[in-house]
Amino acid sequence: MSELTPPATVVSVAVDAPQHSALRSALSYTSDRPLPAGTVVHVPLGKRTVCGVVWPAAAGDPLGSVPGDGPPLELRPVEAALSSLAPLPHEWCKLVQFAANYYQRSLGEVALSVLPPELRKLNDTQLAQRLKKLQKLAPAGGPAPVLPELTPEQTQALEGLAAADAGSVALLHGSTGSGKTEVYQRLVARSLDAGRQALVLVPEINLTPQLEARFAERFPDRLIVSLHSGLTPAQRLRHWLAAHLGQADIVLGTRMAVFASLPRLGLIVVDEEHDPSYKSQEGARYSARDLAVYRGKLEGAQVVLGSATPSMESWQQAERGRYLRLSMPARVGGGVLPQVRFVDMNHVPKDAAYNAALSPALVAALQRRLERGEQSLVLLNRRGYSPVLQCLECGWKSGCPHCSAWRVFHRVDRTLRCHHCGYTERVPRACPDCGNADIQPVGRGTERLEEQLEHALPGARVARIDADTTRLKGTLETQLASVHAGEVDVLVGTQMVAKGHDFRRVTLVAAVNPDAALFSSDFRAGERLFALLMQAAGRAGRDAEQAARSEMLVQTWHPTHPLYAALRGHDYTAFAASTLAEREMAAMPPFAHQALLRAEGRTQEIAQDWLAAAAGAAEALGAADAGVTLYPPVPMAVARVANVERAQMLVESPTRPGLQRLLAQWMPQLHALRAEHKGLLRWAIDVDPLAI
Ligand SMILES: Nc1ncnc2c1ncn2[C@@H]1O[C@H](COP(=O)(O)OP(=O)(O)OP(=O)(O)O)[C@@H](O)[C@H]1O
Ligand SMILES: [Zn+2]
Repeated sequence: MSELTPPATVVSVAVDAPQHSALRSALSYTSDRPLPAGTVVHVPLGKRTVCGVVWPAAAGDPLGSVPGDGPPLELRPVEAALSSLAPLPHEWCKLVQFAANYYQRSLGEVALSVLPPELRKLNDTQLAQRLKKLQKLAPAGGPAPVLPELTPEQTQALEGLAAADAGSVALLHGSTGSGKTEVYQRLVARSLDAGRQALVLVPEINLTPQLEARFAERFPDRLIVSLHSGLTPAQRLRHWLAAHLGQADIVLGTRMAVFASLPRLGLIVVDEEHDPSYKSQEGARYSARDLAVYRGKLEGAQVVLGSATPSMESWQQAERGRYLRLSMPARVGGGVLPQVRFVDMNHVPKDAAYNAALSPALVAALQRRLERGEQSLVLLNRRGYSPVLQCLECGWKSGCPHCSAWRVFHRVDRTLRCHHCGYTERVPRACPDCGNADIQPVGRGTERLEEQLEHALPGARVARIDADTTRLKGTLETQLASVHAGEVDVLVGTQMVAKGHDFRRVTLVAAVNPDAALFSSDFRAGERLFALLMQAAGRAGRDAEQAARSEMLVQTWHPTHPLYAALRGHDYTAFAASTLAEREMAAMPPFAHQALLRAEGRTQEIAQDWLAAAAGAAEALGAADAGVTLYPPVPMAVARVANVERAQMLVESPTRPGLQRLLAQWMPQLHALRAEHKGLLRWAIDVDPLAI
């Protein structure tokens, strides 16, 4: 019998192993039949069975170092293969490999974490059944779309894009309401006509339904699927499979979709490319925008990054001529951008009504909209009723017992909630320290603002949209629909309402208290604030008829700040020029490249000691000679979360390859170093961190 068994082949498999196992590359297994690279398999790992992907053999692969002719005895066999699934494309493997290397994570971790979780649970028979059901997926259907006549700017942008090479990157700098989506759709049409698939990325899951509707209307005969975290596991698998099998022509999704398996990818659009949500904040902390650029080159797909306020990184690439820049400064239909006015809070009487949250000028502006039957949008980037409760007698404050942060007062359910660890308690009747009954909210969040607006504008229909009001599935859609239907006069919300929505009746946008970001220790805070306010301004006057009456009102204590001067002129270019000049002077990104090493321990000392030891290891590797700077370890802005102390250390290099070389040598040492520091709970590296 045994003579008849064909000799087992050795396959390299990227396995789903936890990050702390320090396993960076693929492992070798045996298989009694050849398995093509990209096959999803189940393999033994220690005492468990885990999912894996058969990895293409590459130069320097550990496979090459297997001694002797036959496989060594200790190799274990692949347990099962999902043979009914077409193998993942070679380019997909390359993308994953790149991401794992660049973001310093294990190959298997990245490979498996970007596959639909449901896929890992199925055996081949179950999978075959799912695949059969896939045939039911069909285009939405509907009447043939009526295409609007392109504006001259749209025409020009599309001509520029048509002339660009495959794999090239274009930055579409288009004002809010300039019709970027129309440009995307024409590009998608071109890609589909060429027989290829299109991938369209959006930053926020709450923007996908709106976008899906617009694409379904434009492409009634094409199968469109979405990929984001709001799908059920079954839906996500179905959509992923449709993309993988080439059945879906268009994939719309959030950052995770950049890893979708697309056998004939021709176009990647990254809408609102500047948005921080493209950067993952857990696991492999990848930037979907940056991976999109890499993927475009890899697969010869055109990449279009669109924004009214591009990131400094992308703008800089355009300045250097690496990205093709296309501009659409005008609004469709001759609409103008709202006039920006500032309310100097230094001149608002302290005893003004409503606790000075709402200046008389703002209330008057809101009142005018009410009288004219127009809508207003009031922005405050802080949810809850008040960020802290305080005892007026003894000074007690509603701190979180587990974090170095205040607990936020939520009036709706009368709770104190920690936004860091989630610890929630009912609001105490009296001060827990001195028993005084007079405990007061200090400061304000959206809940309180909503209440204050209701007081200031009797009879107005005030609605609030933030992470608290939209927790239940479908509530955001309902809320947005009522805004679109004109059932709301004043919409209060966090940044959630500032982005992307095509509100037609809004003529006033107000920022209640945006100043804090002007003085943040994070050098990107100004860039983020400018983008947010430009986006918010872009929600007003989208209907050309009302555009002339549209305005944005900013309440500020610093009305002469240069950021606000650029905002007044809707002048992104000036803002970008001065910001880039400052960054260059200070040798900060995009003129330097950073990584952030984070450590968590029982105490700050443990966390910082480990970072110091890590710094020592980096110096021993010649960091200084390579021009790489290691800054001293510091506690994180919120140092303690859920009773864990957190510290970080910034690593900076004038060049990307210099940083990458150091990180690659450093990582194995960090895994080893962990064992010597007992109280260390976790550590992680964030390459190209966005928040510092
Ligand atoms: N060529 C056109 N003719 C007529 N209407 C158009 C044209 N192009 C776009 N529109 C309409 O103009 C409005 C604004 O377009 P769109 O939402 O694409 O702008 P945008 O550039 O994506 O703005 P934002 O950055 O604010 O999301 C939409 O209602 C869209 O249908
Ligand atoms: Zn907490």
